[in-house]
Amino acid sequence: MAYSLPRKGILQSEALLKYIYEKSVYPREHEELKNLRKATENKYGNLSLMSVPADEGQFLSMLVKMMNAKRTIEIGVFTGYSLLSTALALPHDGRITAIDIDQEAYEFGLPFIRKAGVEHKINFIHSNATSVLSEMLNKEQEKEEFDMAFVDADKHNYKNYHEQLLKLVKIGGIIAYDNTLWYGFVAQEENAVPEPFRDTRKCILEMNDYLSQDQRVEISQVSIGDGVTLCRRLY
Ligand SMILES: C[S@@+](CC[C@H](N)C(=O)[O-])C[C@H]1O[C@@H](n2cnc3c(N)ncnc32)[C@H](O)[C@@H]1O
Repeated sequence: MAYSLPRKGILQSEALLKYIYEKSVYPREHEELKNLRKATENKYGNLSLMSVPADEGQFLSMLVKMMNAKRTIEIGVFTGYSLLSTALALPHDGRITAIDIDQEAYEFGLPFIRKAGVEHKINFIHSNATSVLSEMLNKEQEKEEFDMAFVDADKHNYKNYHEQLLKLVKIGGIIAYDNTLWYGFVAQEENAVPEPFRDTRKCILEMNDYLSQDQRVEISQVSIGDGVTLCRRLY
């Protein structure tokens, strides 16, 4: 089936999205975030759509600051747009553990992180996130505790990440899941969805059902970018 690549920011018209970017996002975007965004677009073409869009980066940054977060974890780094947004927002002694199976993409973004002066806040782990989280959970002593987690990786593992992160993020902390609107396909019938997007749509639908029933967290599904669901751990 022929289809045009969907865009993020599904609830806004093109014109409104352009207005938001031009009025309140691009003028305030950190220089190295801008450079990273453009370099990622040049190198990765359509794949650069994997990066969180700039308004979402701005939102994550605000969230980190409002929470006074000091220790955060990110699953799914790619070239590091969300990582750099978070690292810039953390205080000088803040730390972010960043996990990705793709070392090359992280290294592509690293010069921008260095230039922004925040490399010291980042602990990049080149590995499968499920195993890294399992190892963290197996540590009896010195178990890590995070104020916030941002998950933007393999969608079929979101439920597993949720169970693991609920034990690693402190009570009152936030776990944020990206792509929970999946380009708007969550609200469409399966046969109207281009074939390559169907499997992931199913995972996201299951995750959204799961979260809507999960009494351990309160949730807010924010229609920014491709949809971000914030889960605040209650107990
Ligand atoms: C959508 S991209 C992340 C985009 C990133 N947040 C940004 O703003 O640029 C998803 C990333 O998840 C990584 N990934 C997929 N499965 C993974 C896994 N099991 N463990 C760790 N990383 C994984 C991919 O390598 C990819 O870089």
